[in-house]
Amino acid sequence: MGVGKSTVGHLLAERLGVGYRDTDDDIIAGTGRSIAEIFVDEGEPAFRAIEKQAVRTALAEHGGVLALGGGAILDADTRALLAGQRVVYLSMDVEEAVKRTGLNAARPLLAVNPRKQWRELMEARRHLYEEAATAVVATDGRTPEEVTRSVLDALEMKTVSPGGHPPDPRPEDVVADQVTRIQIGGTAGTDAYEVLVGRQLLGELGGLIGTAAKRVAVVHPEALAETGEALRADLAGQGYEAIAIQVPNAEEAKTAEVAAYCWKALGQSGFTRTDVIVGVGGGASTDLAGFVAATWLRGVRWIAVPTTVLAMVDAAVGGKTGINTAEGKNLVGAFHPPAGVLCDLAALDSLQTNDYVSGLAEVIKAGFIADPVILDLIEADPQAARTPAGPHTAELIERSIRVKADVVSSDLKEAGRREILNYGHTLGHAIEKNERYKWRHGAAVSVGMHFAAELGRLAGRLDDATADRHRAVLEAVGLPLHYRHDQWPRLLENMRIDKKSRGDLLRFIVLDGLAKPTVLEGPDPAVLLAAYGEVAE
Ligand SMILES: NC(=O)c1ccc[n+]([C@@H]2O[C@H](COP(=O)([O-])OP(=O)(O)OC[C@H]3O[C@@H](n4cnc5c(N)ncnc54)[C@H](O)[C@@H]3O)[C@@H](O)[C@H]2O)c1
Ligand SMILES: O=C(O)C(=O)C[C@@H](O)[C@H](O)[C@H](O)COP(=O)(O)O
Repeated sequence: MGVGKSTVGHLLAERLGVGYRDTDDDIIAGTGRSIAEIFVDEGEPAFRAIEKQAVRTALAEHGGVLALGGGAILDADTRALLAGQRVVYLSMDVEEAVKRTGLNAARPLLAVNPRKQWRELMEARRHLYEEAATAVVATDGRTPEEVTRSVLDALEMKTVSPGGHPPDPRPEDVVADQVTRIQIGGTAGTDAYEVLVGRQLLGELGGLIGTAAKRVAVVHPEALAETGEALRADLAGQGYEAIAIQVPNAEEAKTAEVAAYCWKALGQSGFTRTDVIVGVGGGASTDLAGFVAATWLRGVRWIAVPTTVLAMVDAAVGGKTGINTAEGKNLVGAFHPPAGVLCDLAALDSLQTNDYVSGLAEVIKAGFIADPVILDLIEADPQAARTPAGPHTAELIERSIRVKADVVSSDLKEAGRREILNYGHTLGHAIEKNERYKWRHGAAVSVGMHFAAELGRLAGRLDDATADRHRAVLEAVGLPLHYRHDQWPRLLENMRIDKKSRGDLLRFIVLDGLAKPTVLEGPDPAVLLAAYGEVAE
């Protein structure tokens, strides 16, 4: 556990030109549950039985590198299955192991008192690992690259680029040169930072973290457990004391309880003011990670690694961080800009379509409030815009980031202009709260933009063509336009605590025309109701 087997396994597979597979991933895909859930719900013996079957299937189907869970070796049948295979035991010193895994709730066997538990586990398992292993390779204090080389040497295996020459560049390496850098801030006393958009950007992380940091905490959602672990292992290989803090997926991460869990992890690892948090994931994860960074020791540096469209174009950019409370969305938070943002477009490939499309709501928002070329690009082929493989993905993301960068650089703390970024959010947040945060943020904002367009039209501000364009473009990419007709009183109540409200005065962002956002203060309640009538279903 935590030895870096997935990082080393991937490297090994790459060097050998074969595939990589992990039985833990197979179990998660096959059961639809996390390993921790199976442990908690059914206990270890039931999990081992599932695991044994997964190992058997994988060995029958797969001819490359296979990673096994740390406890697989405990099962005699599984050990028998490994006989005749080339088995590598990646070993690790106990102190190092505790540093790497002790605070990670995803590892079900190490939830409490990790040092003691680790010793006990190792006492029970070490001889089994050694008996099964064709080669034993120590990992302590070594980079994944070094470990991989030792594994290849130990197994005397040839890599795909014999003769010591570096492998031919893969297509991704060539694309890696095409990195767009967008600067934010640097005005009105704020620090400047860059948003990088491209591929294979994680090599930039070490430079952003810098040499003053001793410890790094990688905050990641459950869905990105492997990515979080790979990052952590990579940073550990660079000499940082790196821990991974796994948090729940989506809005469940944006709670005071999860923030407190992160503070505890930082406290237990001795995290100081020079240390750095890396927030990896969608907007919920980066909002939480940024908030934890803003509040720990009254503010430590953080770096955002957004992995959804929405987080790349909006959440991870601009320094708004926060969590929800029972009373409403993002009600507790801080303005705390990151030291840098790395938007690796490759991350988008694993997103579910709904999550990808949800992010388009904020892209479309940027189009309506500031950059209509965004709308033209989407309207040209809305189906293509729904996938990361679309021809304009990078351009749509970059244009949206530039809109946000321009606004927040002039008004970090939302004294005025920044409010335009809230277009569609007043009703959107009210819907999210009404749905107990089970709706995707982008879906709620889509309904909210439809409402804002109708409000603008009914208030005599917005022309019919631009108002109608909202419905057309949002619908074309598959975003929702409507919400329950009987919920207006509750939504109105929810909107009263919106951050744009002043006393009892409701305030909305509407358009005076395409790319002409403005504030509508205290609209006539009858106009509000009529606008909702257009949205209600
Ligand atoms: N701070 C801001 O300025 C700002 C701006 C816009 C939105 N937000 C916030 O962002 C949040 C919404 O963000 P979101 O739409 O990214 O949703 P999300 O963070 O909830 O992510 C959606 C789901 O995708 C998973 N995921 C993330 N990356 C993945 C990947 N590459 N592959 C597979 N799964 C992945 C997540 O774990 C989650 O389950 C909301 O809380 C919203 O309030 C903040
Ligand atoms: O960055 C901003 O400012 C925004 O308003 C961007 C919004 O898209 C985002 O959802 C933000 O979190 C909403 O902020 P809030 O202050 O209304 O919570």
